[in-house]
Amino acid sequence: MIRDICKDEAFLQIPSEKATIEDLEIARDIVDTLIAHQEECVGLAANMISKSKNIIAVNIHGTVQVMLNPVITEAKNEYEAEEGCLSLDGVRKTKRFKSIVVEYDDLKFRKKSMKLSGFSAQIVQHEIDHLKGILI
Ligand SMILES: CSCC[C@H](NC=O)C(=O)O
Repeated sequence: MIRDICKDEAFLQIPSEKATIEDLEIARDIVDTLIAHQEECVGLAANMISKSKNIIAVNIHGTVQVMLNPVITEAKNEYEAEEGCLSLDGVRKTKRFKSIVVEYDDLKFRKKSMKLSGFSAQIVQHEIDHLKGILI
């Protein structure tokens, strides 16, 4: 079960670092884990699988997207969401933004920017919070 792989590191803040070749192996682990648990999991942050790196993988409309060093640079239309977390029991209320722009490095270390809204934006906000040691 996915909850069994969520370690205590999910509660720790990860320092920001430049993306390196070793990040690619960690990204592979995160993607493999996400795909293996895709029935119960729509996103993972590196610290959830004990890797102290600023990396997330999110399932966006059925496609797994890896983001190295993701940063939200725009956020609009705050609302109260209800969401669950693999590291916690139950569902909780939390503030999210309906629409965001996230900047990140891709797997070829190219700077990317992606505009997201709705559930995809919610997942990215949730995973970036994990990297900051914030749980809903
Ligand atoms: C709505 S965001 C929920 C994200 C959660 N993954 C854990 O970080 C999951 O249920 O996959």
